[in-house]
Amino acid sequence: MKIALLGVGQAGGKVADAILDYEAASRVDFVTDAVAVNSARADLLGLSRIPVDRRVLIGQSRVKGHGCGADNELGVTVAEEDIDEVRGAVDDLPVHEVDAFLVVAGLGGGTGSGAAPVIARELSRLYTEPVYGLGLLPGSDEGGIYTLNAARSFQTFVREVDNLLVFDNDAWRRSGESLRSGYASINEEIARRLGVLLGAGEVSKPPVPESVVDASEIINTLAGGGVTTIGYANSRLDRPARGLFGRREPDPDETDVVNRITTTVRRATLGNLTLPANVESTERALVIVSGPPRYLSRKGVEGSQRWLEEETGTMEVRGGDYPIPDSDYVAALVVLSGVTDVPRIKELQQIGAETQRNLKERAAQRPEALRDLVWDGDGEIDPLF
Ligand SMILES: Nc1nc2c(ncn2[C@@H]2O[C@H](COP(=O)(O)OP(=O)(O)OP(=O)(O)O)[C@@H](O)[C@H]2O)c(=O)[nH]1
Repeated sequence: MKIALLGVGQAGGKVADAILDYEAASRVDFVTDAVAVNSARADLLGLSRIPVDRRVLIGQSRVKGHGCGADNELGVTVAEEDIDEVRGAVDDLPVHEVDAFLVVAGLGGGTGSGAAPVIARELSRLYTEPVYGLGLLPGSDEGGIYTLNAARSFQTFVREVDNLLVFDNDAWRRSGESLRSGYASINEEIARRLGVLLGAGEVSKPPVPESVVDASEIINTLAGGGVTTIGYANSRLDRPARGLFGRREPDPDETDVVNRITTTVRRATLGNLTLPANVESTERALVIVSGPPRYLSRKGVEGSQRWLEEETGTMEVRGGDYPIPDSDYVAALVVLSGVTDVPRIKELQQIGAETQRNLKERAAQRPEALRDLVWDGDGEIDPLF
């Protein structure tokens, strides 16, 4: 599936860069073009893969290139005011080659959190291709404002995109490690998962997949909107060293091949999801199994689809394979789309509402600050727009 990638804010730009790194290493083209949008000049300069002429600085007249300082209403304002600049960069993209847009942002800060939903709304207005979001949730130790930002942005972003893929930074922090020091490995993990998903149908050289995951399979899985979480697991193969003269790798036992696939799919589904969710609340699913062709099997993929149907309670489970001849792994990617039972989102909304209440109480002592607050008085969090 070919995408146009838009990284918004600092985290959005860095994750977009990581996806481009993955694409370059995998030698499969799935990003047609990439654009970075930010209100902080230094963050745009810090990017490595996104071409310089595709980096758009917004909000210069208001924040002078210094970012939105975790104020996501300001993020909305600067994106709305400078939407022509963003539109100009997207107009230059070969949109006729694109199957979908992907807008990536950290939802806890100011620029990405506020601007990403504005940009998604504009893309949906202008183009017929689906617009997907990839939202990164803040760590629980980043404070109430980040949580409130994320809760508000989440509500708006999910409404403005055709589907919101979510990655919870909090669930991915390694124990004893600060979130900040873990960003590089977290970004690689996000890139790997998206790379397998988007690259699977773009294999143009032999060996071609037995069962291709083309763009329409992905689009149909994500159709209907809501929130998507992605699972991934791999299993290392004990393959003989390559390059040994005249030695052909023996064919593996078929039962072992099928068992390895079904076990890996189970681990992908029940292990580390990008956003922990109750699997039974899934509406549609997609499973992709990658690895060297002789370790792939239609029977294995179909068996895994049946298992996923039982586990999720939905009959809409698609599947396919992604041959990677040089790989030393069999890997499984499981896309769970339309999940509704997500404890982290509930928690985000509760903490966000509490933070909003505290801000209101404090602002009541300083009436002039009230106008900056969105507060409907019933404890609910308002969307950003
Ligand atoms: N996964 C991941 N999350 C990040 C990264 N950098 C920042 N974040 C998260 O993103 C949120 C902050 O968003 P940023 O993208 O830094 O902020 P911004 O959108 O540029 O907004 P302002 O700086 O306020 O203008 C926090 O919750 C961080 O934990 C990163 O490289 N990877």
